[in-house]
Amino acid sequence: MLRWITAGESHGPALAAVLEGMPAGVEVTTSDLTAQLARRRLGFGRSPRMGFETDHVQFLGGVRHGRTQGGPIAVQIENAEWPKWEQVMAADPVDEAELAGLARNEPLTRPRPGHADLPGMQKYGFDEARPVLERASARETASRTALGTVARHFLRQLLGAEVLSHVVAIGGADAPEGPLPQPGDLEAVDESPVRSFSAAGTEAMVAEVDAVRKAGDTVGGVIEVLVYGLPPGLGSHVHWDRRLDARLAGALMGVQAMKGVEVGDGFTTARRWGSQAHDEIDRGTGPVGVTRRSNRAGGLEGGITNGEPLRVRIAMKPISTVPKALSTVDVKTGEPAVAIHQRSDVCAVPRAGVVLESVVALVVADAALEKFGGDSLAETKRNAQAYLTALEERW
Ligand SMILES: Cc1cc2nc3c(=O)[nH]c(=O)nc-3n(C[C@H](O)[C@H](O)[C@H](O)COP(=O)(O)O)c2cc1C
Ligand SMILES: C=C(O[C@@H]1CC(C(=O)O)=C[C@@H](OP(=O)(O)O)[C@H]1O)C(=O)O
Repeated sequence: MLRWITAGESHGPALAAVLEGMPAGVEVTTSDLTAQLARRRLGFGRSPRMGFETDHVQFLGGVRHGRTQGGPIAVQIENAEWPKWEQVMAADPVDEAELAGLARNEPLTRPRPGHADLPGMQKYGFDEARPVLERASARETASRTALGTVARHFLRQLLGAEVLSHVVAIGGADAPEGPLPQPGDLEAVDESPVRSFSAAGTEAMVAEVDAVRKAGDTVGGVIEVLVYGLPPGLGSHVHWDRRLDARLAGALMGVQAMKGVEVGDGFTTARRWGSQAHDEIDRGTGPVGVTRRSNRAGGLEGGITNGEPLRVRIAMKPISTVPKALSTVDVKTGEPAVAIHQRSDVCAVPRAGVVLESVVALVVADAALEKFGGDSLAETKRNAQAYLTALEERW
């Protein structure tokens, strides 16, 4: 079983994260993590912080000489601005008079609609939003991106599987229907300022973000994550919490601002007749002797991978820190007010794609380990190979 846990505040000294259950022998380096963290910082509409944040990442345990050791993998990602925030975020009691002089320590009493500010203050008994927003912030997604990189490498080395994503809509701008990006196309996707595989889509989405920014507004969108190279048999139909679709949806909805998950054609399937909704099976030359005429199911039937590419779409809501003032109530005075505004993304859809890829990699790696077991990559690989050979012989 793979488990992952993260800790740290957006403006604290560093983020920390632990991945437990990864077999020994997976090749992964600090620069692999750095590369994925750099992808996560890109994208048209990103916040000013993404321009100077360096995401200096370090393994604190679990990896030696470029290989996992079988123990928990611990990572730390430093906050580039820590000296500026040290007083505000100090773990130990500070001199109140000194702190009062720091502009950033003004109590944040005007909660933002759509952010965790108000329900977080109500639930945890805070008079201001700082302690809530520090942890609710999607800064945390850097941790999951780092851990997901280890999972991504595991899947590649175990099965030759590749995880990628592309943006299919930002606000009202959609990429026209077209061929899906293949593993070799990821660089081309990353070169698009909005991480869209479609040139027409890129143009429309860039114009949308521009218009939104000029209007002092924010915008969300839809991201598609794809995994190529998975065998049939990951996940299970036998129990709700073993279905891979359910596990993916839960983990993806666990990313800040994600409000919907579709597997395969998702909501469109609900409007089709059955004869147009499923993927008919033919005798063929695929890895297990069958092929599909389509992949409307997104590679999952009964919560089990069926050997077709895994395909999930995720809806991200517009950023809640809207520059154009949104109405709220000042919880200190009880009077109507305008919500807090501090530097923020206008559109984080392109960079969220990298986070979602990482989350999918973690969930699928967990399902692969459940299926094949093993304490070393070599053992897991032997087990996977024996299963695939048996499948080929049977089919
Ligand atoms: C990559 C990424 C970047 C984000 N950047 C911001 C941001 O700059 N400002 C903001 O208000 N929300 C941002 N969010 C969304 C908030 O973190 C999120 O809306 C908030 O934690 C409340 O959670 P909920 O939207 O899931 O209800 C971002 C989300 C992601 C995934
Ligand atoms: C820091 C990141 O994203 C942040 C997510 C975020 C939010 O409210 O979710 C608010 C902003 O934080 P800050 O006020 O520090 O600029 C974003 O920059 C990051 O992705 O690394």
